[in-house]
Amino acid sequence: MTSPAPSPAPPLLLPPAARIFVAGHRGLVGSALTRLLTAEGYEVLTRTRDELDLRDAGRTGAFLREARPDAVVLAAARVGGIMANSRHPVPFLEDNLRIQLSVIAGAHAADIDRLLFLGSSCIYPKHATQPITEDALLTGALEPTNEPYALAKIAGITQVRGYRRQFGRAYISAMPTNLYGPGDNFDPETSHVLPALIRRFHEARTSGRREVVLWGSGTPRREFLHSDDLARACLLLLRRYDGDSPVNVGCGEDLSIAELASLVADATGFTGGIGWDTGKPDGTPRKLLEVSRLRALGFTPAVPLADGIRDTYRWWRAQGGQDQRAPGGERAARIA
Ligand SMILES: NC(=O)C1=CN([C@@H]2O[C@H](COP(=O)(O)OP(=O)(O)OC[C@H]3O[C@@H](n4cnc5c(N)ncnc54)[C@H](OP(=O)(O)O)[C@@H]3O)[C@@H](O)[C@H]2O)C=CC1
Ligand SMILES: C[C@H]1O[C@H](OP(=O)(O)OP(=O)(O)OC[C@H]2O[C@@H](n3cnc4c(=O)[nH]c(N)nc43)[C@H](O)[C@@H]2O)[C@@H](O)[C@@H](O)C1=O
Repeated sequence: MTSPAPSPAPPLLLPPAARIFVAGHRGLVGSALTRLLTAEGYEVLTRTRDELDLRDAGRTGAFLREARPDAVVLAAARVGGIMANSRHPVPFLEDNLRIQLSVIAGAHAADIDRLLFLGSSCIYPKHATQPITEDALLTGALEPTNEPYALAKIAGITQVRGYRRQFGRAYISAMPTNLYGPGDNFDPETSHVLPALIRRFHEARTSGRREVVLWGSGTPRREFLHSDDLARACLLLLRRYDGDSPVNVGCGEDLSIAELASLVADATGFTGGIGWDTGKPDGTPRKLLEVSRLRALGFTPAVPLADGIRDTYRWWRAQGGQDQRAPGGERAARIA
């Protein structure tokens, strides 16, 4: 008796050796994606912000028409932690809307048929049922600290769906959980919690301080995914996914900020006490993503959190322990 032939692998939606424009290639996500795509044999096209401000729809459209990549990954955005979002609602709304309009509409006008848009888990309602499924979108009120950013991202999802429905474009959206890794923003005021804690604990240890004061109550729960895992998920989606719904990208596990603080303290060698400034916002109480859709495509995260924190800490120290992407605080100033 002959055994049944194995079912053929589904066709790839991204041709081998495709030319891919990674918008935001110097950022946390864009740099991880650029490393992976290059290693996988793709040709990666890039433009720095100084070469091409993506808020400029005319210049962005002209670039896309001339370069005509096979695919676009939109990893450029105004991104920041809870404090940057709360203090600067206007650029978090307007820059992101403008970048999305330029890049997504520009890709369609240039007849580019494949695009991946990156949203964020903060698009879901503040009190969504956990873990959060993709269909929780637009079912409740948003977390006020990041409502402008979340609304811009929701507009991006709607724009992507619009090009699918009206023009048949193979444009898709991914919703990553909180990310971290080499290339992150370590500015204490504008960064996300994980790089902020690395820096706070490192500086306390090296200056001999016995206490570090962190923001909020320490009780909110967050899920963290290493940027290299996110890059692998993005490539999988580009190769295999062509659906109308956004796809959640996470590791499926979360922890409290107080638990995260213990892990970061261990990784940095800080042995003092931790205080909590409850005058600072907690943000959303929990945002654990439901990731069965991504797992069904074959994704499993590879970087355990404790290893990823150590790896990120090592990277940051090797860079000199500052926010390296824009010496002199230029990058932090741009975020704020
Ligand atoms: N970090 C996180 O925890 C999460 C991120 N995401 C999403 O992932 C994507 C990437 O985020 P991340 O890598 O963390 O962000 P970063 O801030 O690390 O990188 C953003 C990139 O976008 C570029 N950029 C911003 N504005 C412009 C502009 N006007 N013109 C040209 N380039 C611009 C920046 O350029 P420059 O280097 O010059 O500043 C930078 O390279 C975003 O869409 C974000 O919403 C989603 C969930 C969580
Ligand atoms: C990715 C995601 O990122 C943001 O949402 P957030 O998850 O709330 O962001 P965060 O990483 O800044 O904080 C997580 C938690 O950690 C606590 N916390 C303690 N101490 C520090 C600290 O020193 N810095 C920071 N930033 N937070 C601290 C902080 O109070 C909060 O309870 C949005 O931009 C949103 O738009 C978005 O998409």
